[in-house]
Amino acid sequence: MIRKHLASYRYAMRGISLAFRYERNMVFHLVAAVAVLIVNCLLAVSRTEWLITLMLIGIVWMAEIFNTAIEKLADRVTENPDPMIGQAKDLAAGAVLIICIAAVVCALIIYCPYLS
Ligand SMILES: Nc1ncnc2c1ncn2[C@@H]1O[C@H](COP(=O)(O)OP(=O)(O)OP(=O)(O)O)[C@@H](O)[C@H]1O
Repeated sequence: MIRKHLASYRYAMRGISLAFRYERNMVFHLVAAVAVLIVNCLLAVSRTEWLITLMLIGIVWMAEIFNTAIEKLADRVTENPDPMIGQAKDLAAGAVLIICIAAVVCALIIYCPYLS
């Protein structure tokens, strides 16, 4: 029982490393996340602002990993041009874009008052 539970953590960690291998945007998200952590420290943002930025980092990474999973599944269905596969991939990419835009807007709202 516990061994199975621990194995599922191992599989999940493998999923994260696969995302870094297959999805070049993951490196960008990693750099952005580190930059956010550094800026948070430099500006000494509040506890609530830390919570918001950490949650947004998690949601962006989650969306990107789901996007990569959908791309993998779609490529397994067919790598030939197919309108439904194209739409599925575009939808998944759209989900990532939405949360990235939201994260940038939240970052501006949080950081601008410290800089003005
Ligand atoms: N089999 C297909 N049939 C039709 N359109 C496709 C197909 N595969 C990819 N596309 C189109 O090309 C776009 C890019 O697909 P691709 O699999 O190369 O993702 P990507 O460039 O790696 O995306 P990301 O940057 O999110 O990783 C898709 O969003 C889709 O519009």
